[in-house]
Amino acid sequence: MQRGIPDTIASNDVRVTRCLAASDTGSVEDGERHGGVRNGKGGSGVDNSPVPNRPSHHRAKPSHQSAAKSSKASRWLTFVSSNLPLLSVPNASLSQNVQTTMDLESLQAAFAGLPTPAAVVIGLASAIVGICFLTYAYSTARYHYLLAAHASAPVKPLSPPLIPYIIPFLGQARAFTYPKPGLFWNNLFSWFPRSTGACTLTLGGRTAHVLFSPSAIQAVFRTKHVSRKMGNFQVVRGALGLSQEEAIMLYGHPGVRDGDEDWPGGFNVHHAQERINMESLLRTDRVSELTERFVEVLNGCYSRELDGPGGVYEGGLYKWLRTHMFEASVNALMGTSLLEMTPDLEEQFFEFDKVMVSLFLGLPRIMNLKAHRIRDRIIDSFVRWHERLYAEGRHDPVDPDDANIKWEPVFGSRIVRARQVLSDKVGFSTHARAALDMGFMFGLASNSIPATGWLIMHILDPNGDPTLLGRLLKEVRSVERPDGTLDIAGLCALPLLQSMFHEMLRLYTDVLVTRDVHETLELPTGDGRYLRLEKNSLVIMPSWPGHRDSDYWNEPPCETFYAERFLTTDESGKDVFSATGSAGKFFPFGGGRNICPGRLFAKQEVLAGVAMLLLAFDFEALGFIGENGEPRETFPSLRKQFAGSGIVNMEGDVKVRMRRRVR
Ligand code: HEM
Repeated sequence: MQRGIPDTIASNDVRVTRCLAASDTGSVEDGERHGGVRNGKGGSGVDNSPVPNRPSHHRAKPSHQSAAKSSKASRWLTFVSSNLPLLSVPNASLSQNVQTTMDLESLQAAFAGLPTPAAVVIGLASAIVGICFLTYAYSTARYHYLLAAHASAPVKPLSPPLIPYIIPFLGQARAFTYPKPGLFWNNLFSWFPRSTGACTLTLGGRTAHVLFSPSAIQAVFRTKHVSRKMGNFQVVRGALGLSQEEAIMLYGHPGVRDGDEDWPGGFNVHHAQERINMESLLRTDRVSELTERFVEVLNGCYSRELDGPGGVYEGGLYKWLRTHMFEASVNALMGTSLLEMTPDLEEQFFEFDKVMVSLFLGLPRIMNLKAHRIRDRIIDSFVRWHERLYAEGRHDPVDPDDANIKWEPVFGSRIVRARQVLSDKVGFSTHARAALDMGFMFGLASNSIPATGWLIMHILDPNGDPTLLGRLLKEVRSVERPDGTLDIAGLCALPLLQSMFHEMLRLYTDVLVTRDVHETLELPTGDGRYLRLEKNSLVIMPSWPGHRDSDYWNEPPCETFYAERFLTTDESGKDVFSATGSAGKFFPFGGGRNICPGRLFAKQEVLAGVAMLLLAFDFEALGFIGENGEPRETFPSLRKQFAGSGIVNMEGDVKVRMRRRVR
């Protein structure tokens, strides 16, 4: 709590904490570097050790630098050799000799009796085991030290405890990237005291603070000293495959803080893109335009499938719905030309959806070949689309602000047309345009479609509340106009439907909201303590721990889908929707300045998709099925996915027989 503390004290404090932060990396190399400097300065260490029979040329110290080097090498070899007996090296006295003399030559002589490759392998293995042991010992000691500090009602803001780890650099990366939603958090909280409000992870060389404290999360969403620049940069580089140069054209140099960039001509491309998002996705009239088109196309899909004689569908409901939702949302936002030129776009997209997060993690191509191939395939489809539009002279977008043209077939909605105009202005290559269009499609389709699927699954769940469908239909019919269309604003305000939408988002959202910290932050934990996040650090706010906090969402237990969870009654006894009190515990769309700009459209799209389905069809649930249509006993489960994949996809489906509803 630096507030009110004189500058000098505050800056002293910063210095002390900075030292701590420097060792945050847990790097063994750091410790060695300091040791090396001490040895060099004091002239002690290798050269001053009382070694008998040392060859005379070793006594002459050529320079501090080489002394330090030889000291480092000797210490490494000592470390390696000290582990040799553990690995059954034949001559046990050998390693002892090496330890006492710290002499490179005698070490070489000692190793001379061993087959060289074996010695090298054993030496390396021992070094690795030793380094891992030291890393674990150091990070464990540091963890307990900070945990004790947190427990002792500190007056000073503290860094989150660093979770112990074994393998330097890698840290918790392996466990964190295990593809099972929620597993990492469940394991962590089985031993880590969540009351701390935060922890620090080491993820493949990067240190990331993780916040669970709702107060701290809200504080991050409120502050202006954070941005999502690095996260965005990594998405376009890692997941979308943009070149470094074009990623810089879009987001600026990765090392330069968001807002400080010296953009050519003063034109900040990223901020221009944010303005387009706000103009097109947050203005009520513009969102209504998108929903209108979406509803029209979806209605068309439903009629095409099930109108006419014998119009009965029997099969997996989500499979069926996914195809139509994909067509309707891509058509509404991106026009029809892309869908016409790429008939298997849906299949390509959902293949990409499965591997997108693994690409985001930035593994080299050779280690993630399949994912790269899947991405290349869909990007090629987008490239071909752009090339064909160029070849046919149709590539100039219709003015996004044209009062009369809300939608047109080539680029679709105003937002996608405005994005094309921006790409022209910046001069992006065809590949970059393709990658960015694909990124937009990902935002559009990867969350809303599974969200609609989960909602409809719970409504039709044969083992669920048998009164639910009837109550919901009654509600939805109250916003149906005489011509059969829906009043979308009214739909989005229905209490039970809203409560179910939020409950679905609570249970199935798995997002990692990330921010770069641009100024040192002191965040309240809500119990009188403050957490300190250093300038230039990375902070992650995972939705899973808050959305499934059993202390908060406890009636009924947090794993249960409870349609009425977000319902309360007003003074007149009427049901009303309420999410009061859930701030910082429930944030499916992120928060603050970078909150999802598509959230209004997403809600309209999901609720309209569900309502239209319920009004148009009669369903007979025939039981659950697996991925290949085989019967299964249980409700669809969470598909294996990396943490942070957004709305989790479902594994399994419900088999239905559906036909047009007769009224
Ligand atoms: C249930 C559906 C959806 C969920 C759960 C969701 C969730 C999110 C989240 C968590 C973020 C990051 C926010 C942050 O960092 O604070 C985000 C960003 C974004 N979303 Fe959504 N989203 C959904 C639907 C949509 C739709 C339908 C669109 C497009 C029409 C969309 C467009 C975007 C875009 C463009 C961004 C990036 C904004 C930026 O770079 O600043 N999203 N979304």
